[in-house]
Amino acid sequence: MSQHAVEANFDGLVGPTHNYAGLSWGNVASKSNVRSVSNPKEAALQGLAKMKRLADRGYVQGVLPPHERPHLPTLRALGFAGSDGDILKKVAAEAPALLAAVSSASPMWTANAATVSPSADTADHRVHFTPANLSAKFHRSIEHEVTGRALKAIFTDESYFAHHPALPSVSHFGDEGAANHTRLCSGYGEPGVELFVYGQIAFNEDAPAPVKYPARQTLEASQAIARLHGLRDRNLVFAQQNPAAIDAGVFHNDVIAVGNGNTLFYHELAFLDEDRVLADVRSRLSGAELEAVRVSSAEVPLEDAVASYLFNSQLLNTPDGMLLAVPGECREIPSVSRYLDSLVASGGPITSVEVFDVKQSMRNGGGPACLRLRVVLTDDELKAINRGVILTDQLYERLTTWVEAHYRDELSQEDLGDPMLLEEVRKALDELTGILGLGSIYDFQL
Ligand SMILES: NCCC[C@H](NC(=O)CCC(=O)O)C(=O)O
Repeated sequence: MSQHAVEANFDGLVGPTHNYAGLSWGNVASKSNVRSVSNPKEAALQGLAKMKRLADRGYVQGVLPPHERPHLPTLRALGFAGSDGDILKKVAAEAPALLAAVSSASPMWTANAATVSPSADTADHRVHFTPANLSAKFHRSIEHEVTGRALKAIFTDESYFAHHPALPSVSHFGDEGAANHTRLCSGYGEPGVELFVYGQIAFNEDAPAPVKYPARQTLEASQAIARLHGLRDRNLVFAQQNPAAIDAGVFHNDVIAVGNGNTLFYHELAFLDEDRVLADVRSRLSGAELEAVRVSSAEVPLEDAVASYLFNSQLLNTPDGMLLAVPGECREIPSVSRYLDSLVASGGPITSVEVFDVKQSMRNGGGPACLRLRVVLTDDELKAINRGVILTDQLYERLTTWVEAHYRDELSQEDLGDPMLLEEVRKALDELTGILGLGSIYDFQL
């Protein structure tokens, strides 16, 4: 028995320490903007403006909070001791790379926060959440604990929501969350096909794998999540990402493909075995025909797809088709801009394109799709969540005022050891959990 359901988007609010530290080998933008001066205030306001525009269009829009950074508990676990001020001074002098890693505002990219399976797909008919261990990058591997707390503070009712801990934090179970997970369905409330895309098989050294950049997601991790979430074979497809795409800078599948409803929008170099992926999805999708919108290299070369983040767009239902919410960079690259015009004119499922400016995040390799976690919720489930995080006009105003009050408009690597910054962050976050009605989720609050 299916129920009416909607897709809610939970965007990561950009944290006050947003900076460019070049932490992500394999992510071209992160490496090429290393040590530029960031503007955390602008970054947060750009994110909020995106959320507001989508909320104004009637989409259910939620907010996930930033994390405490620099993360002193991690530094203490690594042997730094003394007062917070002593530790910051010492780590800034002795291990600036470590300071940068524990200062990243990377939790903003909530497509990596967790994998979420809607209740229509799971064996116990609850919505299942598994925070991603993000074990491929140290600065991201410290996210999952607080992410889990935030998700539990929002999706509280255990009769509707099931929360799993992150998978073991080792490369064999490297998991990057929803960025490597797309759900196709005839309607959000109907059982869907969950497409898990992995970069590498950990326990088979002979299997194809990228040679230059790391594969961050393993098949074994994807399979473990499918088991934990109680997904059955008829809801499930595992597909290997094309290793050549990873080596060209496609560090997550959501840099080269996005799905919504019955539509999969992807580049021809996205998958290792494109025909099998499409056949597997087609044979499992019920109640609708798969619409495969395939972009060829002749139309958009792979490097233009990576530079523009064409596929890191949000694909959203509209009353008369689907909207592709693209980053501004897509209109700056001629092949991509031309392609977008032809896409809308083609009479296919994607009927409109809108541009969103998220440049501050883009310079670290995060487009519109990286900034949101999709959670399909039935009407009853939506009623059961902690409503304090749903973006209304009032919440938008409050958060904008909060950002204006607490965020700096310039941050360089040298600023990360400033003890004032830590104080500003904690003050801001303490106020934020009050605004969002989350209770205590940060280590400094516990
Ligand atoms: N889904 C988009 C994730 C982008 C993220 N970038 C970063 O962490 C870069 C941070 C820095 O370099 O300062 C990553 O690669 O995981």
